[in-house]
Amino acid sequence: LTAEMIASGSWRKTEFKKYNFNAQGVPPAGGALHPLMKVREEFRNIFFEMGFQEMPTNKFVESSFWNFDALFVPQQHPARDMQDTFFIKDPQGAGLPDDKEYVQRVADVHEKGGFGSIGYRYPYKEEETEKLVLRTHTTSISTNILYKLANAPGGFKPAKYFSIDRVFRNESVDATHLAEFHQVEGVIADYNLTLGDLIGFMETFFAKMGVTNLRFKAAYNPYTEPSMEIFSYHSGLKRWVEIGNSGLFRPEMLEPMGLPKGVRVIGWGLSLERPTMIKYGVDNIRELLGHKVSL
Ligand SMILES: COC[C@@H]1[C@H](c2ccc(C#Cc3ccccc3)cc2)[C@@H]2CN(C(=O)Nc3ccc(OC4CC4)cc3)C[C@@H](O)[C@@H](O)CN12
Repeated sequence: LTAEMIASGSWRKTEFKKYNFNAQGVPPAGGALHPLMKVREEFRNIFFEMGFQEMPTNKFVESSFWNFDALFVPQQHPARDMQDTFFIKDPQGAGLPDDKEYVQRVADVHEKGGFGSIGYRYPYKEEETEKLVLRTHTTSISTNILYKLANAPGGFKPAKYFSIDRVFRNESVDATHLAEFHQVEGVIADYNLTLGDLIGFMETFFAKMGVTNLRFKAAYNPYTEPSMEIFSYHSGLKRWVEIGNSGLFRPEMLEPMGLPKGVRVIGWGLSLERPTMIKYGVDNIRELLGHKVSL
């Protein structure tokens, strides 16, 4: 049956065979996992075999409280302005967490410090903490998980958690930077963890991806002290490549949650795009994401 037959009316005099409703469709050419999703599965398997649980990251919109304030990121920090963060216009705010005492402890540690910290000594504003953002890191989820660990029925128990999901930064895009990327993050909460445990764990974790001979460089994050950038010598690129960032979460973040004294939390993160681009020899991140990225 063709358009011409319909237009000319010749279909009226034509004998058609009966429509076979049981006919199988044309088998689609096999689908394939996107390279990012293949590398994500590799990371997930490494975390699972190392005894980690996956965090629930199905929450792109986050309050500034969980994305910044609870992590001891001061309200005037440059990462919190429009040049770096996507703020939600409607609804603008989400209200405060139910645990008002916790919010007050966070406000106090920003304003006055405590337990040896001198804090930031600025007036903490609740309207700032209520602002909704597209999460700039999955560390907002880690923070919420640590808070729940600290307040679990039966008390704190050591735990290992990971997450791999999209995060959003209001940055100018170029060949290797997008306004969003996938962050891979791990946290370990236990008594008396040290920087040595963090370094040793990073060596074990990255060795499972064939990356050895790491170097650690002192760095700064508002929520971890000490912090370290992690480097590995890339024999193909013939240079040291930054492969991640890490640190011990600060007491100004952990104490207000109510974690028992002596509990330390180590955390680290990297992106999914960088290792995927290296593994698949992709130079321009647009090749990875195809039509989706337009300038
Ligand atoms: C705005 O940029 C953030 C992103 C992303 C990143 C950085 C830091 C964290 C973090 C964290 C953190 C720290 C402390 C506690 C909890 C989380 C997460 C992602 C990568 C982190 N980086 C990164 O992924 N680099 C990388 C990773 C793996 C790799 O190959 C694999 C080993 C085989 C090659 C490269 C380093 C740089 O690419 C950096 O320029 C870009 N970074």
